[in-house]
Amino acid sequence: MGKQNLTLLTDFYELTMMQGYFNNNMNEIVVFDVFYRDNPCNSGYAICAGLEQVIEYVKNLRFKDDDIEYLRSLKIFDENFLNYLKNFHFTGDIYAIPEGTVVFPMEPLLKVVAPIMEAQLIETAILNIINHQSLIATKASRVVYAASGAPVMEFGLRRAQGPDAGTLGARAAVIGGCIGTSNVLSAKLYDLPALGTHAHSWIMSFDDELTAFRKYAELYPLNTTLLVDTYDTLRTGVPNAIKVFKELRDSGKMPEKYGIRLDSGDLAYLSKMARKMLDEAGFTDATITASSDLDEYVIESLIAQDAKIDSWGVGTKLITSKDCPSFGGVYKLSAIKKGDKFIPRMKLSENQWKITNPGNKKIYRIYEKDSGKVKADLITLHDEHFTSDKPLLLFDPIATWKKTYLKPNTYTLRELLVPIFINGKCVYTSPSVMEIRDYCAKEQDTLWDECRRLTNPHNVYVDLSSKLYQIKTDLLNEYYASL
Ligand SMILES: Nc1ncnc2c1ncn2[C@@H]1O[C@H](COP(=O)(O)OP(=O)(O)OP(=O)(O)O)[C@@H](O)[C@H]1O
Ligand SMILES: O=P(O)(O)OC[C@H]1O[C@H](OP(=O)(O)OP(=O)(O)O)[C@H](O)[C@@H]1O
Ligand SMILES: O=C(O)c1cccnc1
Repeated sequence: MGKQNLTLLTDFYELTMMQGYFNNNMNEIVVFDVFYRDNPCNSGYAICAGLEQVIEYVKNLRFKDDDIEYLRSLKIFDENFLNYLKNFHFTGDIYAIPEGTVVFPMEPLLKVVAPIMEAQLIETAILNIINHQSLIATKASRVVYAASGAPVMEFGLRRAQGPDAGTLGARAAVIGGCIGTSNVLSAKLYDLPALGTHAHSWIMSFDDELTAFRKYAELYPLNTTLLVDTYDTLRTGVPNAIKVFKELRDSGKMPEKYGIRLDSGDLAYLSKMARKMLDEAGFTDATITASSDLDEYVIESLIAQDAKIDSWGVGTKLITSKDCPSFGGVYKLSAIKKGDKFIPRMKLSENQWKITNPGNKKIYRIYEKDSGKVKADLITLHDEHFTSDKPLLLFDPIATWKKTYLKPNTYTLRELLVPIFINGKCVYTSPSVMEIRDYCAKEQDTLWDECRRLTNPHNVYVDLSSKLYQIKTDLLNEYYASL
């Protein structure tokens, strides 16, 4: 979090490899791609997030004296290498897809073009940051999608895997669409709305529920949300809340925003009964907030049950992405620069999905001109140039007989990777998190509903240009011919 120096936040093997490159005088420019193979949470897409923290990390890359001392104490690093580390800083290029963009498997979310020692060191921290925030942003986008327009508040800090996951997770959750967070540090650091109601302890600290409600309403006249399930939701909680709302109405002190929160029991049944009671007492604009181990599936089910819930508080299952706790982003070497040429490199696997895409690449997003919806993504070599006034033949890179032909001017193109660092200098300014949130909502609107549904979504194609496909095929053929 913040601007701390995270230079040693790396795996030991990155440093031992770095020393190996150093001792062998290997410091050619290489290309590494960050990409993932499967969308998390059964989703049809992911939301990329964490770039701002990657930028801070790279800007602050410096081995301090005590870092060097520590590395010396491990008795594995030579003095020459330690001396080199003293002046180490990032001198390369980084390209990335802006935070909040909808992304798909196999495409580079971030590309490092840098001397191999630098590119190797930063693998672990970049993956750590991008994997975590992209996971939570994706989860949040699903929860917010399920809520169908009703606001979702992020309530997970107490059950997050530590302070960083709680704080950066809240940032990512807001990027994914939450309206704000109960996490005050995250709200301060990233300028997010700090939101909340009150706990059962507030009610239990008074002799009776009614007094607790009255005191809370006195204290917070602008937004009075009363937690009604401490003792008995329908027999005492809702009736006592209504009593307090009547007192406020009779004294002309009706809060602008007011309502109740349900935190246990059958939320469909309780919300319908509570709505009826509030409406009958004339409080038709009282809001009903629900929390209680919610996720996108429970919210979808509650809406299908016609639950009368206006606002959602979601904690544990969002901040931990409980049903899918990892994102799976990887960092793979894809090219080595020799002279002014990038020589493609490829990792082989028995599993065709695990064979990497070689070369220095870029990505075009293809939109249908009429609908503005995403048609497919096309990964190309970095020096290929496509324009939408030409016909475009897309083919599935695994099942190559599956083809789509796009007529000229029926589609539009957008390059996804933008420059972030050039020659070690940051050339990108991150938008505010709330701006990224707005952008992310628009991004999700470029997907058909079929790609957004929570289960068995339709997958968007990520294709390769003919040239890139040919390079990949040639490398495979060369390798098998050499066996
Ligand atoms: N009508 C409903 N349909 C589907 N799921 C629901 C419905 N109402 C509540 N749930 C979910 O069912 C689960 C209820 O869990 P559980 O019975 O452990 O908790 P609870 O009712 O909150 O009780 P307590 O907190 O008092 O132990 C929660 O995940 C909640 O979100
Ligand atoms: O259910 P989640 O999605 O994780 O949402 C956050 C939960 O945290 C609070 O409970 P907790 O029991 O910690 O405290 P409380 O006494 O304030 O209810 C809150 O009441 C929610 O139930
Ligand atoms: O403000 C709330 O209602 C809240 C905050 C954190 C966790 N659960 C609820």
